[in-house]
Amino acid sequence: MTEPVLSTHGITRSFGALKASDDISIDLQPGEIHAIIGPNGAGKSTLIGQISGSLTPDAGTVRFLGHDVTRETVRARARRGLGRTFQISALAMEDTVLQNALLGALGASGRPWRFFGAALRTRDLRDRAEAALDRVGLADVASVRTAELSHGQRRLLEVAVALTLDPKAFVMDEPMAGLGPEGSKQLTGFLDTLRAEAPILLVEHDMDAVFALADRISVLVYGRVIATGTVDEIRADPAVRDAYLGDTA
Ligand SMILES: Nc1ncnc2c1ncn2[C@@H]1O[C@H](COP(=O)(O)OP(=O)(O)OP(=O)(O)O)[C@@H](O)[C@H]1O
Repeated sequence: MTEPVLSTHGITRSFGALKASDDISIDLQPGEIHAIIGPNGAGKSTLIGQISGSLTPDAGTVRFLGHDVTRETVRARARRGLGRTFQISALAMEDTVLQNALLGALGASGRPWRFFGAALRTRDLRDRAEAALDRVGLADVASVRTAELSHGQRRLLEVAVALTLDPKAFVMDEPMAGLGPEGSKQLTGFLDTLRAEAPILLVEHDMDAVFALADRISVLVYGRVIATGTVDEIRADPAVRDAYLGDTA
């Protein structure tokens, strides 16, 4: 195997007596989509929090592009090229689509937020934001207020905001949530092409999307990884069927 882009080594995180992450070691290889699945409360968001920097592990390390980033802030990791999309939308609803993309580009540039007004007029930031909107198919609605977008379009805008970072890896928390079948299909198609540019750690409940996209799947149950493997291996794993997949496999 090549050097992973992103990896965790034995990360552990407790909330009181509950071990939400229990000695988790996973990695993300260049060009791959690695899906993390598991029942509600299994610890998926806790894991993502530690990888992206909003939570600090009690033990273990997180490495990104050859650096130990365990103690780095969310912004420091974002500036290294870790792109993240959220389970709950982090978009500014009253701002336009372009303004949201610009906020992402501005964050990536490391310039203070008070320069937001200036950013609207700064060519390189604007170009970066517009290019990201174009890639996800939202260029036509750039001047529309974000609150007026459909749910699916907002999900695409979140991906565009992450794209403005020129990411070296993505961490996505349930990007398919709330999308109808058409929206999921569209986003699945886009993520399929995105992996060649930056690998994706994908937390997702939509099993159709996971089975269509994942190169590897890790299954989390009670804070522990009980299995990692290809789609076929995971579907055939009796422990996984028992703990999570049931009849959907
Ligand atoms: N800040 C917190 N304080 C206390 N307990 C927490 C906190 N965050 C998470 N937990 C607990 O840790 C466990 C793992 O939660 P987490 O949100 O990571 O699971 P999840 O797999 O993402 O769930 P879901 O699929 O419902 O989003 C749960 O039992 C949850 O109640």
